[in-house]
Amino acid sequence: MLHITMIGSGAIGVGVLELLENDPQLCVDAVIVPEASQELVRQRLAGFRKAPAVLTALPAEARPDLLVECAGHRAIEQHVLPALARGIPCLVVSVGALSEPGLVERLEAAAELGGTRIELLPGAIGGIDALSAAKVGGLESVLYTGRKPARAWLGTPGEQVCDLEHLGEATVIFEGSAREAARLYPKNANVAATLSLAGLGLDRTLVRLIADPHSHENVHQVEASGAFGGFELTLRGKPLAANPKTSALTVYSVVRALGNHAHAISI
Ligand SMILES: NC(=O)C1=CN([C@@H]2O[C@H](COP(=O)(O)OP(=O)(O)OC[C@H]3O[C@@H](n4cnc5c(N)ncnc54)[C@H](OP(=O)(O)O)[C@@H]3O)[C@@H](O)[C@H]2O)C=CC1
Ligand SMILES: O=C([O-])CC(=O)C(=O)O
Repeated sequence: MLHITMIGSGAIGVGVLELLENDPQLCVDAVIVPEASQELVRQRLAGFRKAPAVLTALPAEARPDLLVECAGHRAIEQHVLPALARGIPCLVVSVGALSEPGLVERLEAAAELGGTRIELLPGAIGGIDALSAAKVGGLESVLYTGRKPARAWLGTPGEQVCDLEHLGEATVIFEGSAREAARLYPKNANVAATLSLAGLGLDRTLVRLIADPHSHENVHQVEASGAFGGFELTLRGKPLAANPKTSALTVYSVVRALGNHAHAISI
């Protein structure tokens, strides 16, 4: 049985807990959330058969087998860095945070200090294995196109490009490097950052973001070419009801990764 501590208990966290309820090999003993939402989360999780403890930080004596982050960018600084330095293996879903200059190096240093590893999860996107393998032979180009329902871009600089509430047709709201996409659209930067880290890096990975009033899905497209040949991927992700900015595949990606740590065969 693997003992897991989870950071965050929002759309992804609760989705993961629901799927792990009856898993005999994986047990989430505790969730870490901000103090202000501790009581609400306790109530939210009270109905679970294996309700985890709700904490605001990892206790000094705690030694979970795995720490899985499903929270947000600040949680990496607050909880993941210190846990790595203490030797606790970490799985991270807020990969967009790693576009902040210097954070990758700090995570590497903390993991080396603790003699452990950090695993970046594919989340809402697929094909990361192929892209990262293709990089070994040499990549020439990677273009990522992210298409979401127009309203999913409310609260982003997309609001200055077009009237998202009354959009008649699909509109490109951003074109540029993954680095610039992460700066301007930090809450939608996970897929672009993951593709960049696996492939050509933040400056050479090209990103196009589209607001589509006719779409009810988060559509991720990747076109890559290099010495290996080429691939085109279209992933039509169903949004989570609890947070339409997040694709359901992200929850399954976390469950898959945790299962791979517990089961005899990993795939
Ligand atoms: N890699 C990928 O493909 C994807 C990654 N993501 C990323 O996953 C993360 C979670 O997404 P989602 O579940 O939809 O988000 P939600 O907003 O639904 O949930 C986030 C949860 O994390 C908690 N939280 C926020 N900051 C901290 C912190 N510093 N320490 C502890 N807990 C914290 C929140 O608490 P409170 O309510 O109090 O703020 C809440 O419980 C986001 O960073 C998102 O960008 C999302 C989709 C795809
Ligand atoms: O589709 C998703 O779940 C999230 C997404 O686009 C991103 O964060 O890059």
